[in-house]
Amino acid sequence: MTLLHMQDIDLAGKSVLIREDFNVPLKDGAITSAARLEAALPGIRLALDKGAALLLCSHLGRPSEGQFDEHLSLAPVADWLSAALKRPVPLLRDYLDGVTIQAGEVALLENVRFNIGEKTNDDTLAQRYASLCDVFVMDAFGTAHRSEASTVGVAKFAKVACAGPLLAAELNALGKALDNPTRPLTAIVGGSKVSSKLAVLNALSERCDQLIVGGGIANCFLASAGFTVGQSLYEADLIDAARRIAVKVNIPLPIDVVVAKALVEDAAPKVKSIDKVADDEMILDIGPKTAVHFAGLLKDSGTILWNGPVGVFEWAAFSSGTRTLATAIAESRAFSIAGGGDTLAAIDKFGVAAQMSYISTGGGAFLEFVEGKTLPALAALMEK
Ligand SMILES: Nc1ncnc2c1ncn2[C@@H]1O[C@H](COP(=O)(O)OP(=O)(O)O)[C@@H](O)[C@H]1O
Ligand SMILES: O=C(OP(=O)(O)O)[C@H](O)COP(=O)(O)O
Repeated sequence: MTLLHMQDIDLAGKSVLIREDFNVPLKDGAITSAARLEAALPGIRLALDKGAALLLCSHLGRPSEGQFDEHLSLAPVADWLSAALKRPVPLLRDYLDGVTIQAGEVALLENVRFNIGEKTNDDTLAQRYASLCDVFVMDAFGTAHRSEASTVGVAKFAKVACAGPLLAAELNALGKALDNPTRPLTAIVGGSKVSSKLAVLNALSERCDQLIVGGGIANCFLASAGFTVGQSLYEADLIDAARRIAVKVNIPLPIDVVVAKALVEDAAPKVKSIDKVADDEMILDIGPKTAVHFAGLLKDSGTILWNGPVGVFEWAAFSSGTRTLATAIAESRAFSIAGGGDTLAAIDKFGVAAQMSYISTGGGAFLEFVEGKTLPALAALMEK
């Protein structure tokens, strides 16, 4: 089955809906990393150059279903796009009953996860998205692992559904990079999306030589090894799964951690040996000894795959672990692939983008790609 590409389709005068991944990190309403927006621009410009009447859509964060939440509005993204494209990009809040737009114009649909049925890939909602366009373009590589109405369902009902240039480029680049990687292959998986990431570690553990864990993922492995993790982010029902993965691959656990008593920016940080974490404390970063040890493992790696910060890198007191690892990757001779919404923000923050061999817009999607599964959004395009 072949994949239809947007580049190969005549879009002149057609209404085109592109599913983007505009799920960018925000602080006080401001975008802190525009990497995903920059990556989407070539596809948007191409569609406009081809004469499309263009609608863009995306999710942002994880709002409660069916509820508008102004903190998760795509308004900052519409402003960013207007400036980047040097033309107005209105944000449309009511669009499910139809939108009037002319060739050469572009508009952004408000956060698709405000719609009931988006997360559950509801057919009726997917049909309404499909009826907004002549051509549906999937260009959200970072969300291609989610089966939702705007990623999978819409492709089923759209008259024409195809892959956008970012999706195609990511699949191509990651496929080449992961074909016969230089060993040892080290994966670093951190961050807060514990359940969806832990599910892919099983397969990842079969492909890599060692697995460095941080964030909520590390806490699951620490708990499964019998350490107290107190109030730390982790999922108790995944401890058995973590135990099963730990026997398959070398997972060096943190020997020290930075803890605090609350998840707030000005919480007092304390470095503790891993066996000294108290019931009322939460682990918010790897400790300095662990960071040095992990950095050494990275320097000796042939290939590094990185998704997920190993601590709450947004806050100075808990950013050292992620900074040390980002610097070690940058200084290593390994072929390095890094991806994920917040990982991109960390890469920007620590100024190491130029030293990464390949930066992907996907985090969970990139891990699932490494796992070897066909991503659901891609499967939907191939079934057309
Ligand atoms: N120990 C920790 N406890 C709580 N949150 C953490 C911890 N370590 C990292 N995080 C948070 O994880 C978030 C990123 O997670 P995730 O979305 O899974 O990564 P990515 O977007 O790169 O795939 C960051 O906002 C970071 O603050
Ligand atoms: O940011 C994303 O994934 P990532 O954090 O794995 O990079 C995607 O936009 C998917 O978001 P979701 O994990 O809320 O479905």
